[in-house]
Amino acid sequence: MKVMRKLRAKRVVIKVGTSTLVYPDGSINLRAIDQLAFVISAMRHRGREVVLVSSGAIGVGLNYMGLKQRPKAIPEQQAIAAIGQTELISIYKERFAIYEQKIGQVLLTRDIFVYPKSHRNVLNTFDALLAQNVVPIVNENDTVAVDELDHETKFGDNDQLSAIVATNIGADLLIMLSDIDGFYNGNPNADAKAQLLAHVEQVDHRTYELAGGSGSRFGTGGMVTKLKAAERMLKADGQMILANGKDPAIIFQILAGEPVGTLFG
Ligand SMILES: Nc1ncnc2c1ncn2[C@@H]1O[C@H](COP(=O)(O)OP(=O)(O)O)[C@@H](O)[C@H]1O
Ligand SMILES: N[C@@H](CCC(=O)OP(=O)(O)O)C(=O)O
Repeated sequence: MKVMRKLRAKRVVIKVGTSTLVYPDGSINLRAIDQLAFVISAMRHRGREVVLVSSGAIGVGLNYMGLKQRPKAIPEQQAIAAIGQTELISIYKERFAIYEQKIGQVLLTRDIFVYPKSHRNVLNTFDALLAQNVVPIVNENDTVAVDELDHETKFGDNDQLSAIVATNIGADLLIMLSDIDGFYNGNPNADAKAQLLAHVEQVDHRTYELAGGSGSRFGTGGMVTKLKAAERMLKADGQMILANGKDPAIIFQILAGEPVGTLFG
């Protein structure tokens, strides 16, 4: 028998990774973007407040510039992100418009939340956008965010940014969509016997021992950054669900309480 989950989900943050938005061959997954626009618009119509944290600036920028490889130099990556972000947001704008849903672009760096004045400004902006039924679409401001150490292989970290946003705006639930069905008790890339965990009540050093890096060409954080996001949500009394974003309509199942993906909390 299926055990349905009880979730609080009045204010929800949804995070989508590059692997949900860009196919392995580098082309853009317009179907996924359209589905996201549909699901989020439907959620808004049912009175939920939704913030979308979307990666994909670099992935979309590479496709736009006809590049197969991510450049190694940081400024070149930043340039690709700047190019890709405009393209990404215009695709979102077009798709959301089909469902008569307005969007607003919010580019953030994590340190903004450390300074009381900028922190307050950011929260005011979210409040004003949500009060006007606009869906904020957040990405890291890749032009200024260069605090990650390993830029050859990764750039920014929207997993943690999504949890920082969620906890600061008092979201009940963070839905993290990735290219995997949930959190396994081992890295499924390395261990064929690894099993999906339906429920993780707390995140500690033993949980981190089960997490590995990214398995895809475009993904960056792997499971460690997702666990850090979950830990942050749990500390703030929120919940996080990690699920497969290949069909974003899975969000309807999640909100209905169906036991899909991994529930943290
Ligand atoms: N314990 C684990 N459970 C699930 N996936 C894991 C685990 N350890 C490592 N991974 C890898 O993390 C990947 C998801 O992270 P990532 O590629 O950064 O995705 P995204 O682009 O969605 O942020 C999975 O596809 C999988 O290869
Ligand atoms: N800010 C960058 C990517 C950051 C990121 O966290 O990527 P991902 O691991 O695909 O969620 C971009 O939009 O390309």
